[in-house]
Amino acid sequence: MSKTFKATEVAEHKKPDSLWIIVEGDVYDVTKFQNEHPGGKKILQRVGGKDATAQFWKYHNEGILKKYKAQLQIGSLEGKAAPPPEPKKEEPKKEQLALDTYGDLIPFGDPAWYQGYHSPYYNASHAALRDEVRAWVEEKIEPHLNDWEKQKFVPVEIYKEMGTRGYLPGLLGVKYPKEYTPYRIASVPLEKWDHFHEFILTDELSRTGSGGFVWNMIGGYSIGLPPVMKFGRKELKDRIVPGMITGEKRICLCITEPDAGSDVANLTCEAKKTPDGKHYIVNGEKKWITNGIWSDYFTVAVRTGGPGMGGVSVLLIERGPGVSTREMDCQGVHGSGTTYITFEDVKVPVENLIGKENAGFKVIMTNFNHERLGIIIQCTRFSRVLYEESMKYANRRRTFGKKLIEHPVIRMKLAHMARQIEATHNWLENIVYQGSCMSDTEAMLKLGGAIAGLKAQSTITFEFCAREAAQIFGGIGYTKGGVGAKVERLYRDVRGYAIPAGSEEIMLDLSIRQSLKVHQALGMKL
Ligand code: HEM
Repeated sequence: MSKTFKATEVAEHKKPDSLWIIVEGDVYDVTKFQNEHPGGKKILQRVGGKDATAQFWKYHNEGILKKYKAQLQIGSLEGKAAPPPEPKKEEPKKEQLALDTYGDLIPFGDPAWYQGYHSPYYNASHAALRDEVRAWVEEKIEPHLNDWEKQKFVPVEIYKEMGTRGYLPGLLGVKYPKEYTPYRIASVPLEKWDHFHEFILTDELSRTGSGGFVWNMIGGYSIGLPPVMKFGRKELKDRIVPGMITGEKRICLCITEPDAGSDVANLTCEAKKTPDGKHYIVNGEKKWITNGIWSDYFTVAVRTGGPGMGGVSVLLIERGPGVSTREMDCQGVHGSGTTYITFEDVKVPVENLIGKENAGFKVIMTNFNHERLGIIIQCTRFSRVLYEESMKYANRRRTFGKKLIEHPVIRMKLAHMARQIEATHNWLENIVYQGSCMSDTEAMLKLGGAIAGLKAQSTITFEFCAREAAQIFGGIGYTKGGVGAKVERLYRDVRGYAIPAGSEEIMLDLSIRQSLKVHQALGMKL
């Protein structure tokens, strides 16, 4: 925006028939917009011709300014400080990177390594990916989230961009499968791709503070495709993986049934082999399946044998005759496409078996660790978003003649949020590091208990932060849209995280049972 105005020039446009305002040194012509302004036209007229920056931030978040800038900004105020030139960046050495600062620098508002603290885990390629994803999210996604939440949808072009930006292949908990996609991630050489890149990608997507958005992007894909990648036949992978990895086709994971959730061993969806041994005939129902409604492929846990886990297999089912999907209306994670699915006499070639027949347990359990880690990353960032929003609001809002942050009771809430977020994040980094040093099987056995405990820790922290943020925001956090939009939305998303992939109760119990088994094998002395 090249046009510049003097403050005195802007001041002349203070009447309804020509109404300009200044926000952050930029000049906006709100003459036409005043009639559609959700806050009313009079409130805009009262600040006509003036600097309304302080009033603006009282009622809006950054997304709103970004969304309307192109439409309403007509120039900038003369003498508006130009943004400081980007500091000349030398290729950072690993030790230097820890001292670089990034983001808004609200204490605990980002992971410690963003804020000038040392870390053994990250290098320059991690920082580059963080910058790339954050810029994309802030520009293309943040401004539209409230609308998408309302419409319970995310445009399919955004998902496709996850493919063309090369992000989808990096979300599978495996080495970057470059053979299946022509697209590349701009900021990271693929041979350097590791578990921490996947962590950062999920973490930065979660900064949207929208479970619905994150699950739309990765909720089906990052749990439905890994079993195929790890245990599927090569011919099957060569046929179906390229379409999914580029974002053209979609997949979901179907474990839960109307009558079997955390109790996976009792699932009843059955797959019977045809007498010629060439197909399975699948009959059964699956419920609460993320992304099911628009999926082309379904990674399905089915009963091929007797009762219990020993009779369970995993099949890749393709959308076709006998597969029906119906979208469910749930409390939160809007836009994630939670679905009820029926399989009625669906004919599936035996080549679509994932892993061995009746050995689905290993496939499902290996996958659970990856799924739970994804949930932990999301919940930890959501908790940070709630904390960050609360900290910003507490420094703006005044009650009883003081800013909220000046009330000890508010600082206490923020402190309890921060200590839980940091504890969860540090444990998470340790587990991701362990996973990057172990084989899949070793990680499944050794880390399963800790990951289960950490999943519970992350959802309990998320629930705590959602409650405390809602209390700090008061009525504004109870209202959709506006300054409290993220708080209101995340509050409704909490159960969508605390229940699936193993409820808190099951997770806590498993964390001890599984860890005892592992430590017995390690030589534990009781
Ligand atoms: C570039 C200028 C502005 C734009 C594009 C704009 C846009 C909006 C939008 C989109 C909303 C609805 C928020 C939501 O539901 O998420 C809103 C609400 C509101 N705006 Fe503005 N606004 C502008 C300037 C201002 C100014 C200068 C003031 C105050 C002097 C103001 C006061 C309000 C109020 C009081 C609300 C209602 C907040 C609530 O529901 O709690 N707006 N505005």
